[in-house]
Amino acid sequence: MLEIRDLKSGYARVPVLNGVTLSLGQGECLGLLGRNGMGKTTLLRAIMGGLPAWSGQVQKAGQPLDRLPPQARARCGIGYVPQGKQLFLQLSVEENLRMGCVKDFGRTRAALAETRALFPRLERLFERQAGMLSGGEQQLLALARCLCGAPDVILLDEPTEGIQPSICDEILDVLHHLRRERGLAILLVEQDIDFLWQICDRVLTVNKGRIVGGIEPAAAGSIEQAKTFIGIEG
Ligand SMILES: Nc1ncnc2c1ncn2[C@@H]1O[C@H](COP(=O)(O)OP(=O)(O)OP(=O)(O)O)[C@@H](O)[C@H]1O
Repeated sequence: MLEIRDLKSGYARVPVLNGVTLSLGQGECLGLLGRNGMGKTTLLRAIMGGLPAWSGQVQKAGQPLDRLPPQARARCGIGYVPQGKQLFLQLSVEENLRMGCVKDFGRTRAALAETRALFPRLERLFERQAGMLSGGEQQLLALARCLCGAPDVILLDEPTEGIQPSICDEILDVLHHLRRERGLAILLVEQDIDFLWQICDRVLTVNKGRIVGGIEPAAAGSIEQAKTFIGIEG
């Protein structure tokens, strides 16, 4: 579904990604775990095309995306929910969702109906200005807006940051549902190990812009291994 080979990138002349290789299959959820500043957000930006790759390849279903700008990558079925959400805070919830349909406005009605079904908490907030939502509601909206583009791969950057457990559970429910029903593939950057362990098939460890290992959440002792890796006492 998504293949990244030896991807290198950075800011100005400072290297951040030092050759990342990974693959994500249909319906798979792959976690990326690492300490602050190790390049996880940079990797998602480079996959999405918001940051130019210096070398390496990004392919989706065998198609090279390297020369495509972010909007074209979105049209190829990649959705991105950046850290900080990047909502239009002056616009209503519904208007934000409509913006998420920009790839195909003909889908708007169906996408809004889907959002109502998947995110009951947002349904009663459709008329509200996005800037007036709580942080957790904004996170749900950011995810819902991304899904309005009908992606088959999504890149999620720290969806649980600063939000309450009940909303984390709602996000998990939606992600599980979409994997099961639509084969959605998910690349998830997250510091919350419990959250990662509830959804990921595999977790890759990231250090200094490289994938340095992998942890199987189903394996005995894996949580302790993860905590040791990011420097939390087990
Ligand atoms: N816009 C930018 N300009 C210059 N350097 C940047 C920029 N964004 C990030 N960096 C640097 O790139 C490195 C990797 O940052 P990145 O945000 O990818 O890390 P991260 O693993 O996602 O960390 P965090 O968990 O803190 O978000 C850091 O040293 C950071 O300071």
